[in-house]
Amino acid sequence: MDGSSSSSSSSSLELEDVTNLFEPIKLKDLPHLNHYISNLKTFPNPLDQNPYFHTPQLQHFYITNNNLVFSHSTRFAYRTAGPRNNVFFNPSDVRAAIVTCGGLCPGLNTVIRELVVGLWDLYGVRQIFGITAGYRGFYSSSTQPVQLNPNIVHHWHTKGGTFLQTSRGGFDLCKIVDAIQNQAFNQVYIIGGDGTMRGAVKIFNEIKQRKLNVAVVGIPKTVDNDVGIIDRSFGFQTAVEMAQQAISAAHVEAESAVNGIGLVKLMGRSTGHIVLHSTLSSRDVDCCLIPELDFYLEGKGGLFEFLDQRLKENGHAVLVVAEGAGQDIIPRTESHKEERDESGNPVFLDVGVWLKSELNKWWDRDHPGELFTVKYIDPTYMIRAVHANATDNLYCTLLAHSAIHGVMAGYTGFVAAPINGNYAYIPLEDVACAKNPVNTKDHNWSWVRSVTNQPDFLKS
Ligand SMILES: Nc1ncnc2c1ncn2[C@@H]1O[C@H](COP(=O)(O)OP(=O)(O)O)[C@@H](O)[C@H]1O
Ligand SMILES: O=P(O)(O)OC[C@H]1O[C@](O)(COP(=O)(O)O)[C@@H](O)[C@@H]1O
Ligand SMILES: [Mg+2]
Repeated sequence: MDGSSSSSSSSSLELEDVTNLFEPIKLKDLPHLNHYISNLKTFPNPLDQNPYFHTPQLQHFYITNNNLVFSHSTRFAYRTAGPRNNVFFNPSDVRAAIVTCGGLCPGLNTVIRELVVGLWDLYGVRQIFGITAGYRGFYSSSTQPVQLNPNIVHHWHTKGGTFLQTSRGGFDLCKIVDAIQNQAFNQVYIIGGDGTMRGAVKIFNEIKQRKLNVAVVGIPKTVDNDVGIIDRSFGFQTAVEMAQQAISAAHVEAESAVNGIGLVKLMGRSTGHIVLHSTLSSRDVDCCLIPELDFYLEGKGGLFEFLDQRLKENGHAVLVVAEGAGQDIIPRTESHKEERDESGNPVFLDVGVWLKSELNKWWDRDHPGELFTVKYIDPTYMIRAVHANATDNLYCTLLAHSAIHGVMAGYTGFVAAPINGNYAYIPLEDVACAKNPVNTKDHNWSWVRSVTNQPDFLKS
C-alpha cells in the first residue's frame, strides 16, 4: 500500500501478472457521441491557439488512440485522459451543466472551480451552469441553474462543502433528462459517489435512447473511498488528515486517565478505508474495527480480552471504529433494520455509543470498584466539511481537466480518474458497479494488525 491509494489497483506485479501480460490486453473502449449520432462535425482543438497550454516545444501534446492505461486489478486497458487533436463541440455552442450529489467531500468546490476555469480558459466555453442541490435541481421549480464564470468561482477551492449545494434522493430520470433537453445542455458534469454514478448511468442511457447530442461524464466523489477501479477518490486524504486530530485527542484523554479508553468513530458506511489509513498514519491506535471485519466482544480472542491485556500493559488504549462496523451485532428492532435514507442507503445505529455502553458494563462486571474511563469522540462531519488539502486540490484539478478534455473529444458515459497514477477514461457503467472494500486477507490488513497487534476475531 502506498499510503495514498487503497484500491486493489497496485503497480507491483506478481508472477501471475507477468505471465498474463503475454495475453492480449483487452481495451475497455468508451461510448462516443458518434456511436449513435451520425455526421457529427469535428473541429480543430481550440488548444492549438492557446500558447500557454500548448507550447510549440511540447511534443506528443495530443493523446491518441495508442495511449492506454493498464489496470492490474481489472486486467483491462483504458483510454488515456487528455486533449485530443479534434473536438466534437464548437465551444460557442457548448452549454455545460455541473451538478454535485450525495454527501460532502473535501475538494468538491475545487472540482467545480476547475471545471469552470478549464472550460472557460482552455476551450473558450462561455455558457457554464451550476445545477443546485443535487439531481433534483435539474427539474425543481424552486431553483434555477446558476450561470458560472471564473470570477465567480475564483476562491472556491479554499472552501469546504459545495457552493452548488448537494442532496440525497430526488432522482427522477425522466424529469432530469427532460430538463437537460429543455435547457439545451449538451455537456453534463456529474460529481458524486457510488449512488450518483448509478444515477448517471441511467441518465446516460436515457440520453442515448433519445439520441441527444449530450455528453455525460462522472467525476467520482466519496470521502469513504468506496469506488472501485480508480486509485482513490478525492478528499479521502484530507479526511484522513482531519481524523488524526480526533485520534490524537482520544489518545491524550486515554493516557491521562487510569485505565482510560479513547474511542473514536469515523465515517465509512460500507468500507473502512478512513479508519485503516488513519490507524496506520497515527500509530496511536490499539485496535481498529471496520465494516469488512466481523468482531465480537466477549470470550477468548474477543475485544474485551484484548483491551484488558492492553490496559494491564499500557494503562490505556485507543479504539477506532468505522460507523458501519458491528452493525450486525448491535441489538435493533426490525423497523431499524429497514430504515433507509432518501437515497436508499441503510441508516446505522451509533456503534460508538453502543460500544461505550458495552465497555462500561463489561468493566463494572469484571473489575468492580476499579477506576475506568471511556472518552468517546465522534468527529462526524468535521472530517469531510473542510476544504481539500494541497494534494487533493491538485488531484481535483487534474480530474476536472481530464473530464473536460474527454467530453470535448466527444466521449460520453465515462468517468475520468487515475489508475496507477495515470489519468484514464473508464466506462461509467463499470465504475458504477465497482466496489472498493478493504481486503482483510491481504498484506495491507496484516500491516494494520502488526501495528495494532489486535485480534483477528476468528473464533477458533
Ligand atoms: N441506483 C440508483 N439509481 C439512480 N439514482 C440513484 C441510485 N442510487 C442513488 N441515486 C441518486 O444519486 C444521488 C446520490 O446518491 P447517494 O447514495 O446519496 O450519494 P453518493 O452518490 O455519494 O453515494 C441521490 O440523488 C440518489 O437519489
Ligand atoms: O450526509 P449524511 O446523509 O449524514 O450521510 C453520512 C454519510 O455520508 C458519507 O460521509 C459519504 O457517503 P457518500 O459518499 O455515499 O455520500 C458516509 O461516510 C456517511 O455514512
Ligand atoms: Mg455512497
